[in-house]
Amino acid sequence: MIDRYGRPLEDLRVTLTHVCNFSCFFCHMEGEDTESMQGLSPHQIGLVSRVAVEFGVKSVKLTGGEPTLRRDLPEIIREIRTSGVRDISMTTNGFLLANIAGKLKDAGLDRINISLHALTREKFKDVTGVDGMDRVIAGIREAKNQGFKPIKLNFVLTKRNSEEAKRVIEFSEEIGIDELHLIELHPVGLGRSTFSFHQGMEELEKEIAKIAVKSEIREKHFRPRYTLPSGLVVEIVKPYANPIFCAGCNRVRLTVDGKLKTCLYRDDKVIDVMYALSNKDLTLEERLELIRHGFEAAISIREPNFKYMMKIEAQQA
Ligand SMILES: Nc1nc2c(ncn2[C@@H]2O[C@H](COP(=O)(O)OP(=O)(O)OP(=O)(O)O)[C@@H](O)[C@H]2O)c(=O)[nH]1
Ligand code: SF4
Ligand code: SF4
Repeated sequence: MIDRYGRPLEDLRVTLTHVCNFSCFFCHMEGEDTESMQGLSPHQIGLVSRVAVEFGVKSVKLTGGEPTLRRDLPEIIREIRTSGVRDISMTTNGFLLANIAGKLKDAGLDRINISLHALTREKFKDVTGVDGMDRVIAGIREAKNQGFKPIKLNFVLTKRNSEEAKRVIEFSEEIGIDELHLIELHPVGLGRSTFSFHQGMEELEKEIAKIAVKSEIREKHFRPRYTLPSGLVVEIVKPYANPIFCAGCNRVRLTVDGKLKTCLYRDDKVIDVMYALSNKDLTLEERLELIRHGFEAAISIREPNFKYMMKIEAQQA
């Protein structure tokens, strides 16, 4: 279903928990209020996915906090699978992945995005607060062994880790990663107070474009993508103050406390469906009908957050 700006709804981004075993200095916390930590049950998530599919959603992205901290993650994936979603993916810090990648594959997870913001131990710890680089690398390797495809790595570029970007590109090429996303820092969540570490992507993108054998624009968010001679695809993710990115936005978020949040940046563009998910007196059909109303309302209030070009200025921390 299309919103007032002609943007289809195709993707549901589900926050499974606000808890995380890392403490990255820029964490945007999916733009949510972190007071509510307890996530929705697999059944509740399955109900929302079922209705989402009716409205045109084809893919579900599982996020957090850290989604692998949910013990019932395989059950959540199975519930979503039965709702008819075609593509189920998860964004993770990778710390626990080596132990559970196989179980997630068996449950029906299609693909994984793993964050890797540094490839020197000290810098990794500086960014994430955890001395966990080796475990994350083991997680990436295990995801590959289990046959997840594509495997994407996420690298958030900041003034604190910019010298790590080339290492992460080389590493991705060496171990045969499909895609590397270079992401800019957002002034959302912790990123608001650490936005002084914002680093422009222009220089790096120019260097990448120079050696690329192919360049294209992805439909989702109109993100630029470059194929390097090694076959690695590097995608540039610059959502802040970028009306082109917002024009290609095809998603709604489901928050930990049962709200349909129509934009990462907006707390005023939210529809609460918790009543439909939690009231025990409702029949299944009544629940589904209320969630349908929720989606209709969410689509009617969806709008691009950035509509005009803005100059990015790093704020003082
Ligand atoms: N503002 C904004 N930023 C986004 C959005 N989607 C992704 N991002 C940024 O990109 C980061 C990484 O996104 P991922 O969770 O890996 O997923 P993705 O890149 O959207 O999805 P796929 O490439 O389809 O797997 C997020 O943490 C955000 O910083 C969006 O809709 N709006
Ligand atoms: S950015 Fe991701 S890994 Fe880092 S603290 Fe936030 S949720 Fe955890
Ligand atoms: S409207 Fe723009 S800022 Fe909001 S979620 Fe979509 S892409 Fe992100």
